[in-house]
Amino acid sequence: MNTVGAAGLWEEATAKITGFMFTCLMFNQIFPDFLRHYLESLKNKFVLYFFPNVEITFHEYSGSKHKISEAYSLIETYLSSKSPTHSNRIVGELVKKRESVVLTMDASQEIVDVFNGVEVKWFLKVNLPSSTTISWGPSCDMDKKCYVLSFHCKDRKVVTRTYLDYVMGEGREIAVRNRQQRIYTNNPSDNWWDYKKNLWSHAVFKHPTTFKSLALDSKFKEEIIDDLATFSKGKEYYEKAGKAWKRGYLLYGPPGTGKSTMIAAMANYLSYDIYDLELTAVGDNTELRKLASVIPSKSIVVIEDIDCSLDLSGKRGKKKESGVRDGDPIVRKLKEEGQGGRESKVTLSGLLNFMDGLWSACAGERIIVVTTNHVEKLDPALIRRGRMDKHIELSYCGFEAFKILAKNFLDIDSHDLFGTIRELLEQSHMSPADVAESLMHKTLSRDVETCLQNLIQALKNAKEVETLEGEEKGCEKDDGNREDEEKGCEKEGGASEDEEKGCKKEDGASEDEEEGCESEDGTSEDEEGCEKDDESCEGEEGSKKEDC
Ligand SMILES: Nc1ncnc2c1ncn2[C@@H]1O[C@H](COP(=O)(O)OP(=O)(O)OP(=O)(O)O)[C@@H](O)[C@H]1O
Ligand SMILES: [Mg+2]
Repeated sequence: MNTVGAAGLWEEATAKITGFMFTCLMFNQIFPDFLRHYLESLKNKFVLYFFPNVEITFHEYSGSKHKISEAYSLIETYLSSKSPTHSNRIVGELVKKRESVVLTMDASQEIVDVFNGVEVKWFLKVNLPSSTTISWGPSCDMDKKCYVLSFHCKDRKVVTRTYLDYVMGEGREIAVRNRQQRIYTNNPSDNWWDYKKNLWSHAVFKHPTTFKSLALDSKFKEEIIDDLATFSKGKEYYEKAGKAWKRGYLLYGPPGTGKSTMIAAMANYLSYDIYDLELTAVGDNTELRKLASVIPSKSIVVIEDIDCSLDLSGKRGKKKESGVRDGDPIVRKLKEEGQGGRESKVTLSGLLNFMDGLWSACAGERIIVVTTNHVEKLDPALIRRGRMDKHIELSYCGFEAFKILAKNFLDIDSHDLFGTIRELLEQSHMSPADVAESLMHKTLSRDVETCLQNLIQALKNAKEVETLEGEEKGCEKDDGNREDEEKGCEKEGGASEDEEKGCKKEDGASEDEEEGCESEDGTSEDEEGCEKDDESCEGEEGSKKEDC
């Protein structure tokens, strides 16, 4: 009986399965494709009607098991800016640069975000081993973490086409802002193998200077800030114009006028890293190219005191016998002591390519800043627009710059002595560095009056020295005064050798040419009495060397 019953059940089941398969076959054959698709979409609509939410999952690890997915970390960074106000479980994290705690969502918590009127929900899912988990939230296949983005199906277009791009972009911006800034310097290539191919070594960059504390004329400051902002937001513009996304700044002026300080302010304003290129440590042009190729975007490449680094005033590709200027007393001393190290074979042409050649465009959003005390010594090719797009002259302290320093150091906006200081500043030349030094509190009593009196005294001294110097030369300080030039006077900040020789400092001085004076290079030949240096006369067209 039992055997008969079991056989009957088996037969019945077989008949049902066969019937179902037959129906499916008939369905596929009878209903044409378009009808089947229609029914399929009807089914989807039916499902969406009752379950209208769409979910997108971003796994922590996708592809490589060792590298966190970029999308995941950008979402994480983006969500760190959205405080999970309604959550009862929040994770606190110390962000180094901000030195404050940032609150983010904990596992299984939700953050609601609104974008252009569209509401979306973010959910952090952490998968525990499946045996111990009862999951009521959205599912996440991997045994790691994932973010699940949930939104209404009607907003699919907005979310997938605009919102996700926005999240990634914001994530990047926040990451840059939160990142600890670094300052890099190039390792001598002898050590490259030792540094495991680390061409650059770095330290944390923490400089307090901002454009606010920089003592500069406010209009001038605004202009520079504007220029930097336009550059940093100019990705599309540069692409459209077919130009590599980089910009060169030439900062020039007497010592202590704030060139290095401005670089710090620029880096802080843009949150870029600084790559301080020490040219004398670079062996040759190939090494220079290698160094250029690894500098990432969002960086400021700095070449300080470029006129002192190498002999870059000569003809492209040609150098004087020594790669390093003999006029540099430190280099000369090192050479004497046999510590001058290997000679750099970097040429002007190599440097021009570093700044402006194809290798310079390896990564976009790059700024190059060159500083010098003697702009007139540089080869015109080095500072032409396109290479050095913006030339910024930093000069002696004016009254407006003084007021900023007074605010920085003494926290005052006005004082009875300001009038006297204004007059003295107009009559003498003092760098902001010297003014700052006079204004600094030297005692714990922090007496404002004493500091201002210190400055007044320093300004009087400077004025006196300048007057004495003027009298000694028997000439007036007035710029461009031909009589003075003939008497052998030079404009302020000039080389003393030239003064002694009676050589005129600026371009195209025909008298000098006749006298055989060479351009003020600070080289020993100059000192020996206006010897004409043939090689230096081979300079590029328009180069000062041609004027000798
Ligand atoms: N414009 C400025 N605003 C605020 N501080 C300044 C300014 N210029 C100079 N200083 C102060 O003077 C000091 C020297 O300035 P900085 O090193 O920037 O001068 P520099 O132009 O780079 O000089 P050098 O040509 O000798 O390299 C800095 O510590 C800074 O505090
Ligand atoms: Mg400097």
